[in-house]
Amino acid sequence: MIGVEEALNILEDNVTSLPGVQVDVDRAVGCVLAEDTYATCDIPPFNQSSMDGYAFAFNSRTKGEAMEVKGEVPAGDSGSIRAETGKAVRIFTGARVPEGTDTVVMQEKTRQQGDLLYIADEGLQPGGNVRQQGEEIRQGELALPAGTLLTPAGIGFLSGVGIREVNVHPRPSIAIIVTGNELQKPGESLKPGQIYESNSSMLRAALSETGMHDVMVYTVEDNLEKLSATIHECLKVHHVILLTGGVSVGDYDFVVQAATRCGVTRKFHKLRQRPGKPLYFGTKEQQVIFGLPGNPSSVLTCYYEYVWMVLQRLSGTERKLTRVRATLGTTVNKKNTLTQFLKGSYAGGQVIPLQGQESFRLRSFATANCLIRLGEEARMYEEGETVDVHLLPVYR
Ligand SMILES: Nc1nc2c(c(=O)[nH]1)N[C@H]1C(S)=C(S)[C@@H](COP(=O)(O)OP(=O)(O)OC[C@H]3O[C@@H](n4cnc5c(N)ncnc54)[C@H](O)[C@@H]3O)O[C@H]1N2
Ligand code: MOO
Repeated sequence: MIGVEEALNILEDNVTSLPGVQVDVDRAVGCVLAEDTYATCDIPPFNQSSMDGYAFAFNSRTKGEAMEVKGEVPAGDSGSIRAETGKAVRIFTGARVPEGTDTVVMQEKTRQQGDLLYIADEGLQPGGNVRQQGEEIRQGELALPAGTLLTPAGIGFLSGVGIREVNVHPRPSIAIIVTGNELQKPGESLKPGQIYESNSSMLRAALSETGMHDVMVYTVEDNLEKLSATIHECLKVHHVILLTGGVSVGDYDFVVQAATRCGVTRKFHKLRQRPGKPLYFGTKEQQVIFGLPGNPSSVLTCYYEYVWMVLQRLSGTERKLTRVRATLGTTVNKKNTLTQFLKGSYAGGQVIPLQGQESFRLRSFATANCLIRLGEEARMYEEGETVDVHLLPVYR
């Protein structure tokens, strides 16, 4: 059995980002740029008014004297009129500032009488209220470098510089394979010995929370042939396979054997941790396979502590769960010599372990916002002691 840090290092050593693909910029939020992306035009593409008002040449104005207004440029107009010397042009926000003018006065700081304009704006400087062509970015200039996570602002920025398609690391295609003869679909009636299957809904929800929507769910009974066949098929189409259950030492636990049959190389199996001790991880070329120990709380803990980071790496980011140090709100008597992840409630620098930590339970997890990580050493963790806390990437 290996420790948690060693497992994390193995994951980092074995997972790299998926090669870039071209996608429509409208579908790229949350993706990471796989190549440097350059502006296709100057932004703004022309000298542009930032106010509704009047454009004029600053030096042609004599303070205190009225100017004649001649012509008008609304937004979208080619703005090709040329202002006559000493005259102002009516202009609107976003419009191209016409030739022969360099400054805009906002209309609230003027008074117009017929064709005559009186300006009362002491603070106005030459070039005032005019955005210069290329002030934001020049055509051909680097807009966003490879490795940038595309936020809504990033999408807007790239669209604004004329980009329709971007080269991004794709989000992986994921198979969830749930194993177990005891599993029944929620909504159907339970026969003796059956339980409701909850891992697939939970994993699908966790995946969609982090923008992973290319997900297929497969259900397989505890049968080596059938499980091998399903893994074999999944390896043809998915980058990632998440199996739940069947990874321990029981006579009906076939995950490790089936993965090996399918040519998957075992990288680790069993960690010094609770929950999720029998966690399995293997690879086949760039594909990754996790065998998540079937207990729902083990599944979700392993998902957040290991799978989440692997999905981020495949998608081109090095993101990990946010780690903070926090004061333990109650004493914990940790009796085993395994790293322990406790479902917790974190607020204002303090963390409280929730009631009901066993790995078959999800009730505490359902209201947790963090996992508390306690080291391998068996000892009392005292109230007031500082501990490591991993914040869950839940909706906030
Ligand atoms: N002799 C030993 N037995 C066990 C050990 C051990 O070291 N020696 N480890 C225990 C630990 S720790 C865990 S965790 C489990 C992991 O077992 P498996 O991965 O083989 O999972 P299963 O036995 O198939 O299921 C465990 C538990 O979870 C329930 N389950 C499974 N799939 C689902 C699902 N899709 N939805 C809801 N619940 C599910 C299943 O019914 C079992 O109750 O092994 C221990 N045993
Ligand atoms: O590791 Mo198991 O997850 O303790 O039940």
